[in-house]
Amino acid sequence: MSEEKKITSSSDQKVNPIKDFISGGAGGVCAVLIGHPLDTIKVRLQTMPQVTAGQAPLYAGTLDCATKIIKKEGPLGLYKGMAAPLTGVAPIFALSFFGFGVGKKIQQNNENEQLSTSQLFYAGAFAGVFTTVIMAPGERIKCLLQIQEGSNAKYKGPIDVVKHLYKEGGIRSIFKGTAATLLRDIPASGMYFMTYESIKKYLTPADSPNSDPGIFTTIFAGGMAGVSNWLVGMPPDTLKSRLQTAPEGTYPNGIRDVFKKLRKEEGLKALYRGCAPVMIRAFPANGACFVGYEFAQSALAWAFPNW
Ligand SMILES: CC(=O)O[C@H](CC(=O)[O-])C[N+](C)(C)C
Repeated sequence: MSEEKKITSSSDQKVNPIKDFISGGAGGVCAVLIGHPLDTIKVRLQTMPQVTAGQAPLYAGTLDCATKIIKKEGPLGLYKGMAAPLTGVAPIFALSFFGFGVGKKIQQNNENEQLSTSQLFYAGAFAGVFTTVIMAPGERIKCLLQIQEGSNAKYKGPIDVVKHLYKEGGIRSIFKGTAATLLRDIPASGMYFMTYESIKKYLTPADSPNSDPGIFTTIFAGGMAGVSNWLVGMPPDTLKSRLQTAPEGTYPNGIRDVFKKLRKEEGLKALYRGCAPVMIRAFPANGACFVGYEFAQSALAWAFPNW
């Protein structure tokens, strides 16, 4: 590979966690704009009230849930709770890509060393730990806002949620679901970055100008990264959403109690409830994320060629 290729291709250029931080933030904004409506449907399906035999569930599936939300709350109902992810997701993605950069750097023996597939997984898993401190409270606020309906709304917005939670149970209540978030994000984030880097490398022809993967490869590799993230992340995510939206005291032993109750009352397949909107969102949202990320990387390489 030529020296020029090493400098200009985002996967081959030297690892720079600060550039990753900025580009990851840009990617996060793109992901929220494209993916939030489907995230709302996912949380509604995951947390809808249980039904007894013979009773119809509140939502029959993804399409039914989307139709009912639009009918009852208008199209903006799908964008409910977006202020929190928009202000939260950009820093989370920024931190996540930064953590991935650091995770790669600490495994390299020299700055030009290419990492193996499993090393890319470890770097991604490391990024999963990095983001938890803002991911866990961010998810708690987002889920509580997403499950409220129309006139029964308990919270006015993200700040109001934080105030309520703090009053109810202090900092501990705001951080409820941290272990569940780690259980989700360590393997999911490992899969995410490993999948993106592997597919991108595989599909980028060696003779492509500047080793540029091209927009279609970026969308496909990013989309598949999102899908693999959720294939492993979905079961702990369901437990997390239930724990974080349950009234105080419902699950005294945390995620273990949520799991026991779910297995007993609904069976293990309930762990994948809400899977369709997650997967439908994951592909376009993460495809958009990596387009934003790669665009920002190229812009930074152009603006600061020696950085
Ligand atoms: C939970 C989450 O934000 O996952 C990201 C993928 C997605 O669909 O939003 C992955 N990552 C946190 C690694 C950026």
